[in-house]
Amino acid sequence: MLIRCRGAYVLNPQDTGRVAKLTASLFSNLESQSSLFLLCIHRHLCISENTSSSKMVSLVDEGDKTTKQNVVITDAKSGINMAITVAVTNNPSTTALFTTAAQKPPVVPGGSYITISRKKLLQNLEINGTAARINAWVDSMKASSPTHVKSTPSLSSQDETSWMLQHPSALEMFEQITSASKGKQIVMFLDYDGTLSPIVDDPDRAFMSDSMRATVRKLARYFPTAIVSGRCRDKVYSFVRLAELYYAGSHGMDIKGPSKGAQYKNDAEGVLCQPASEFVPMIDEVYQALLEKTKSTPGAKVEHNKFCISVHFRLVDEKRWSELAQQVRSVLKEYPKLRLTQGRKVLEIRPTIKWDKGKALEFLLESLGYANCTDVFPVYIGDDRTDEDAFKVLRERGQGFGILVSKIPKETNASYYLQEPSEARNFSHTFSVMDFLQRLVRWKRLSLRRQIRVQRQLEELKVSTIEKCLTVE
Ligand SMILES: O=P(O)(O)OC[C@H]1O[C@H](O[C@H]2O[C@H](CO)[C@@H](O)[C@H](O)[C@H]2O)[C@H](O)[C@@H](O)[C@@H]1O
Repeated sequence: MLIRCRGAYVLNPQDTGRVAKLTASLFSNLESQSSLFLLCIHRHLCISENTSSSKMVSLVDEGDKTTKQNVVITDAKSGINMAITVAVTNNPSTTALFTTAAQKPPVVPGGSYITISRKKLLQNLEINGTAARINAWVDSMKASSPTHVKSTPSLSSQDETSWMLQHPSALEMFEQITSASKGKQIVMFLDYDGTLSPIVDDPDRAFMSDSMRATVRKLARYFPTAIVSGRCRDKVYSFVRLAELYYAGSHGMDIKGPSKGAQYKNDAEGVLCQPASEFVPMIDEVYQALLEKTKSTPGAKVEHNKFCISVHFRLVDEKRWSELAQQVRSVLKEYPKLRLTQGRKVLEIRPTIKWDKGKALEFLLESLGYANCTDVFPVYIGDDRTDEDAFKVLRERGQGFGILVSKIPKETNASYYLQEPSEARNFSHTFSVMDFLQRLVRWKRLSLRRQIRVQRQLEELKVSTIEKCLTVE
């Protein structure tokens, strides 16, 4: 098995002995500053702050006896994983710990290698905890949401092919997908920003196109459909404007059922789940504090999402991102019951409760009566880090699948990919969410028609058989 390095450390989970040596040599250089990271090997092993390199070797060796699972490096205090790329390679000819080959490790999400940018790791370890954490957030945000697709390090065509083999286009695999759903009820879960609407600079103007709305309306005629968003539920409803859907706002912390057909007389009645209600006063307070604190940073925007808050970086000069992240941190350090996650040029502040889009998906399936059913086929489409919680739930349940919306290969728990919400304006061929949803609607309509035709034929056959019998009598 291969461990190699070219600007990156590659930790090979199959070979923890080597990992021990690699991490020990890394940390021996940086021992005094290694207060930021926890190295965990499949939960069996924790190397915490100030662990000496020799102790690490014995701990990792010990870990080797108990497990041969993934190696993850985490910023334990912020809870945000470092920008990591996951690579799969099995080249038996390359056995050196560090090679100088001008080859980048292939970026293959969902694979079994984790690479940590050496520069990034050193940068983050070289400074004290607080600044390190801020840098980690900023780096992680940049890595997960590149400004321009072209600005991301381009993958070799071999690497891209490898990623696509693991995560084929949902449109190209359409027939396989529908045949897997045979005899099961498809339930649709759709993220909003970057999935149904294109990413734009101003979050208040992230409108959904009329054709996308019409498509989602048709979709909901055939399948129970939910919108699952980081936004405040009312805000996402004001964009989508379809009363027949389920809405899970604030990253799933505010769930409401369909209101069409006067099913619910008033707003409160339709609410199905609000597990973070007790945090509302705290969120209001933090929102005010963040508004005040960030007003000196041009372009910064703070969005109140009822049970959580978003701090937007998109219109802030990248040189000032650390400053803005520092402002967020300085407010947040007074609130240990709140945590930070990050999305596309956004830091999201939310309660520490164990609730996310994955839990919302499970809650909705239960509400729909599919808690322990094997005949349900949930499909979740999303573009952001927070959608990974839902993709993971589907993988763990072994039901349905996740579709990642992304133009570039990314680490993901989704099974398939689509490129963007709608067809690109230049009419270049893309795999869009809208195409996929429209195809699903057409397929369902055709199969229902076929079913009706067969039923009619059977009924006609029954009638003519009865008539024949009557004639004979
Ligand atoms: O779960 P989602 O529906 O995807 O919500 C995640 C965040 O989406 C919004 O921000 C993102 O879209 C904006 C509009 O295109 C864009 O300007 C921003 O940079 C993106 O991060 C929303 O404004 C946030 O509150 C959500 O947390």
